[in-house]
Amino acid sequence: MYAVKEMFLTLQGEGVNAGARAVFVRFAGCNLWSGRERDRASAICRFCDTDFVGVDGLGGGRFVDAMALVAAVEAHWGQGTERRFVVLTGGEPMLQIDDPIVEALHAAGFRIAVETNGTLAAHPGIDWVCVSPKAGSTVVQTRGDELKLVWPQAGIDIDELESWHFANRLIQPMDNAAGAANTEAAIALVMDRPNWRLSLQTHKLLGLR
Ligand SMILES: C[S@@+](CC[C@H](N)C(=O)[O-])C[C@H]1O[C@@H](n2cnc3c(N)ncnc32)[C@H](O)[C@@H]1O
Ligand SMILES: Nc1nc2[nH]cc(C(=O)O)c2c(=O)[nH]1
Ligand code: SF4
Ligand SMILES: [Mg+2]
Repeated sequence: MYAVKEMFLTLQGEGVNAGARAVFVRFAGCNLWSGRERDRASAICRFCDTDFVGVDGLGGGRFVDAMALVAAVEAHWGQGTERRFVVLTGGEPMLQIDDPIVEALHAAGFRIAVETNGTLAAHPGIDWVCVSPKAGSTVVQTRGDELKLVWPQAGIDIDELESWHFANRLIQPMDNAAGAANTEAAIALVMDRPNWRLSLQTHKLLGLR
């Protein structure tokens, strides 16, 4: 049984794959925050922009097995088997991703990306691993395709992150009341460190989901 908050077809808004057509599966639940506002100030991750509590969102629900989940992903993709692309996110998707999900998505022809906080090992079958580290957590997934650091975050050692093994390093401005200043700080960091690139949440700029 898998608990999914919502499922939707959109464009990947963030990171190296920004602009790609993708089905998003937002798994319910996270290990760094309960998702309840009253717990936010005491959570490990306090800046989350996402509601991942429950299974009541559009396209969400409880899926009895991987076949049921993948049937829903295929229905959201619609016609065509070319360039099938699914982004597994949450919440923390690695709490629920298992062999049957990865095998069934691959059998249906999907390239699989994951958005994870890196505190749990990513499933080895995933095709694109994006890790977004959170200050105060212990990251075990220190390699992958994309390291996406939300900025600014007190308590992050950028030099340490640069010793990890990622093909791409991205800085993403934190979306909060200080959004404009955060974008300035992110730009300044990239100007200072050319081995990082700017990632904008383009879906928010475009009004997409
Ligand atoms: C909601 S998280 C879900 C996946 C996973 N739990 C994680 O943190 O990577 C999806 C992405 O949004 C980023 N994110 C969350 N809140 C944000 C915010 N306020 N501003 C910018 N990015 C944010 C996360 O760092 C992560 O890269
Ligand atoms: N369009 C779109 N792109 C995204 N990239 C990462 C997202 C996420 O919440 O994990 C996200 C999202 O929620 N929407
Ligand atoms: S780890 Fe990801 S889903 Fe969990 S609270 Fe932080 S940003 Fe949100
Ligand atoms: Mg999001």
